[in-house]
Amino acid sequence: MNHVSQTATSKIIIGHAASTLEMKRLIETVAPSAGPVLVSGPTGAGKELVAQALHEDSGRSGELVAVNCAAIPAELMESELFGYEKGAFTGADKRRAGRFEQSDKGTLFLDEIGDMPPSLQTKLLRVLESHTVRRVGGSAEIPLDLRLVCATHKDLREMVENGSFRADLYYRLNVFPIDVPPLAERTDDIEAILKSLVAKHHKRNPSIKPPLFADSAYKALLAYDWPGNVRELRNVIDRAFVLFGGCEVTGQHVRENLLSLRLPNEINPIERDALWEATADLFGNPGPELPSYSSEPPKPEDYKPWFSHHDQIDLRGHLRDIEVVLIEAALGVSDGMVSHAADKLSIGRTTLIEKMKKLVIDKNGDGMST
Ligand SMILES: Nc1ncnc2c1ncn2[C@@H]1O[C@H](COP(=O)(O)OP(=O)(O)OP(=O)(O)O)[C@@H](O)[C@H]1O
Repeated sequence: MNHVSQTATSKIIIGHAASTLEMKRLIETVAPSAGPVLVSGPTGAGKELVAQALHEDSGRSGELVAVNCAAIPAELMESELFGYEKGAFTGADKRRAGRFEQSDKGTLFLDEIGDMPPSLQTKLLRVLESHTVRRVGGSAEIPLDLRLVCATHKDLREMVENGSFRADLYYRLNVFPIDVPPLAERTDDIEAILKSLVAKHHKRNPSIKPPLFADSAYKALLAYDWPGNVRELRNVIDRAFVLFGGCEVTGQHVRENLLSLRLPNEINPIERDALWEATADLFGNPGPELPSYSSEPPKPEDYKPWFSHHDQIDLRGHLRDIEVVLIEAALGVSDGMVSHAADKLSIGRTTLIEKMKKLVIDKNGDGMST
């Protein structure tokens, strides 16, 4: 039996494109080492999965602790990472271990490391050099045995050049660089990832029959450029369960119903990514700049270009898609509290519950996500 197929990496990361196999081999090779790993790649490509695979195959006995540096306000990040002693600041009514200490004997995953403020970059460097951590307000140097994995979708080398990321920290983190290629560069993975995501979705929601992707559907998926990478593919599958559960999905369905949530005029990819991000994450993360919300109704001019890209559009399907993503977004920013989400959508709570039942939406806003 091939030993590679038994690793956690081979189970966690689906796909057999040449670049994916190479990446998996690299993960398996560096996993047992204690050296820092820097995972780079575009948003949604699977960087967090790489961190998981590295941890699982490291043999380390501690936890995998994940911190998203972009999601924690700069002023809270130090106490979150380093912990604090009682009385260190107003509100510090008892001692608390930080994420560094929590990941002792395990792995600390610092996601979006490019968003770490400069003052903390210096402190992180000190931790890496001394293998110790000092809590905020404390004087003891607490010894640490952790494996650091950082991830970024930014070009850290460019940040070093323009002075926004410390060069010495960059070289310290970049001991084992791992690049996660965009999905569009490993289309050989699409079918396998799709099947795995469909199976996971079905396991979570056994009452909904899986959609059946025809050959023409696979062709349409292969032809697409996947700006949101695997996360976007996951959203397509979530939509397919809602719209085509138990039915055949054709290439036309893929193009017109599953991939058609685009900005009206096919414009610059940054704005298109922003739209996908806005509808994909559904956790209230503002992400890149979004088109501003206006209570003004949209104008026909905005949508005319759609008809130059598609012979027909599926009006009901689009309206349902928009309803699904807005409900999930409202639940996401309301921490799953249905009455708050209903207020945000200006509808009654019971109406929202009915819609959630009909559209199979979980109250955490992630019921249809992996
Ligand atoms: N090779 C893969 N096989 C199966 N699922 C995958 C694969 N790659 C990514 N996914 C799934 O795609 C989604 C996005 O992956 P992940 O969160 O790891 O991306 P990321 O690169 O860390 O994104 P971000 O830059 O936004 O943090 C997750 O649901 C993940 O489970």
